Amino acid sequence: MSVELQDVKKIYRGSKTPAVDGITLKVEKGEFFVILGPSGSGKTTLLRLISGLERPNGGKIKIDGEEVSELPPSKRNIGMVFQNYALYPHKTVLENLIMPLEGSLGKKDAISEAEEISKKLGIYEYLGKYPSELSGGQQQRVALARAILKRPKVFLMDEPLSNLDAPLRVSARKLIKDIQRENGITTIYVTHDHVEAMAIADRVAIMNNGRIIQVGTPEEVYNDPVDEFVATFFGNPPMKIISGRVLGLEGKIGIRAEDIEIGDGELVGKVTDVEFWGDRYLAYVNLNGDVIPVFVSYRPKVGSEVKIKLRRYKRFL
Ligand SMILES: Nc1ncnc2c1ncn2[C@@H]1O[C@H](COP(=O)(O)OP(=O)(O)OP(=O)(O)O)[C@@H](O)[C@H]1O
Repeated sequence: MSVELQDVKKIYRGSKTPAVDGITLKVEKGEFFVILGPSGSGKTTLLRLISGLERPNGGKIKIDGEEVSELPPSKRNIGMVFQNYALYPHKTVLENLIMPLEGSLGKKDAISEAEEISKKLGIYEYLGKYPSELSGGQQQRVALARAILKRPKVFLMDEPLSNLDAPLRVSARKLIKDIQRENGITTIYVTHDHVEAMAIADRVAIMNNGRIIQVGTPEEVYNDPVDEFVATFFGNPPMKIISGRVLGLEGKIGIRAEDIEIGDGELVGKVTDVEFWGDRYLAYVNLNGDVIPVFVSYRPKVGSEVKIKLRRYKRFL
């Protein structure tokens, strides 16, 4: 199912500034769409509006072409995983998982599906426990399993992996993506983690102050950010913005760490620090007072002078 927003607005009562400020957007059927933005940019509010947990002050929300703005959450065929897990506290993990399935599948099949997904998410051993006996990350995985088992037409996920540590985060996001792809579930996924966004998105929207600043594939947003905000928010490390004067240009230029070559070139800088990144090093080079991150294949000496060539840069006026 597609999800469409037309000039959607939300101003919370007592607030002067809108949390969501006139958003127009179409998420296509089967698409994995990521919303990325800093804290307070309106990401959660946007998801709550789509789910029906909040009512917009203006605009239209359509699911599969039909306006749903007046429909309650239960009528929207949406599966949600939010930061707070909303599990039933007096039911075991297994009972929490099979509840949405029992009606359609019967108990035996519901249990076997719940067991299968629990194994994939590493929560099989907790099936007999109560939510209060689990850690935050374990509860989060139960909530995720429950949402997956419901097989919704649309998935809304708000930082569903925020409580997981790094290796589990990577495997859980792969599982989400696999299930999403296999079942063609339209997914809108909120995160403030740009690495996660780049890894899983078909398209990504960058939000700030209740507005969408740019929408595109991860490659488009990475290679061609529309402004300095997007340039410095997306990428690892973020694009470095410096005065164009170093190249004799007006305005500012943005440089990515992989677009600089050390060892040759007209510009001279001084290495101020070096980080080991596993497959390469990230050197910080002071160029006329600006410290620029540069990827290099060897560990340059801190304090040494290096020649620099800019292979590519983005101009901002
Ligand atoms: N229930 C509420 N009542 C009043 N203001 C709210 C409410 N919920 C959110 N806000 C405000 O709306 C704005 C957007 O908040 P929202 O939670 O949507 O942002 P976010 O991008 O999801 O942030 P985070 O990444 O920190 O979760 C913020 O300024 C926030 O303070």
